[in-house]
Amino acid sequence: MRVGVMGGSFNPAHEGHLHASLVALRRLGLDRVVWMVSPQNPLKSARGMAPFTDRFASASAMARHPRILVSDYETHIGTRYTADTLASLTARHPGVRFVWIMGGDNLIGFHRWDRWMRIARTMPVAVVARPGYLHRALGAKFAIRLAHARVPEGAARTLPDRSAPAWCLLHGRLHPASSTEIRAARARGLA
Ligand SMILES: Nc1ncnc2c1ncn2[C@@H]1O[C@H](COP(=O)(O)OP(=O)(O)OP(=O)(O)O)[C@@H](O)[C@H]1O
Ligand SMILES: O=C(O)c1ccc[n+]([C@@H]2O[C@H](COP(=O)([O-])O)[C@@H](O)[C@H]2O)c1
Repeated sequence: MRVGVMGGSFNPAHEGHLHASLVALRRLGLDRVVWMVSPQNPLKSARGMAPFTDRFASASAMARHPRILVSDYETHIGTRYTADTLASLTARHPGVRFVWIMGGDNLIGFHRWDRWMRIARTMPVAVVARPGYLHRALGAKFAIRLAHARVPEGAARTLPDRSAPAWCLLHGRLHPASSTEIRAARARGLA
């Protein structure tokens, strides 16, 4: 079983999340993608963060695909830190080939995440390109420190079978949706 895990605030969920998951499902040959709704991103302000239940409901409504599941695992195990989550997941499911999925924007600040090198050593990472972030993503500390572990895009399908650290940048069609823009449009009364 090959499972992609995409953590997110989903404040709210949007078509960009669906796009990133479908790219990962197809390009990595995954069986499932799990949307892991974060109780609170440790690096984001709690101000303006909708309640967990609202964000979970938003993700559930958007995840309209038979291979995409929405999970409250982090609330369940009581952590906000991806390093804890991934350690717990791999310990509980030794037979599953996990991949961490994130957008290119998150690659840029990844070295500020708690125990980021440990995360990179826990499971392969798939980075889905996002409009406006490609250049900076390639200059990210993660990309430089782990340049030796980058898997060519043509071999993306092998990523789930590789030992970490291993990561791959998935280009292709980009999706412009963002939660920030949706919140801003709502504040202006447009959505
Ligand atoms: N349009 C998109 N293309 C590719 N990846 C995306 C896209 N939108 C979100 N993601 C990725 O999905 C994950 C969860 O994103 P998140 O819920 O924070 O949405 P967001 O639109 O980035 O929110 P915000 O604007 O509030 O920061 C992150 O890894 C993010 O990079
Ligand atoms: O563990 C950390 O230090 C950490 C720091 C920043 C972000 N994350 C995780 O990254 C995922 C994407 O976050 P977000 O807010 O960009 O959707 C989500 O699962 C967060 O919990 C995790």
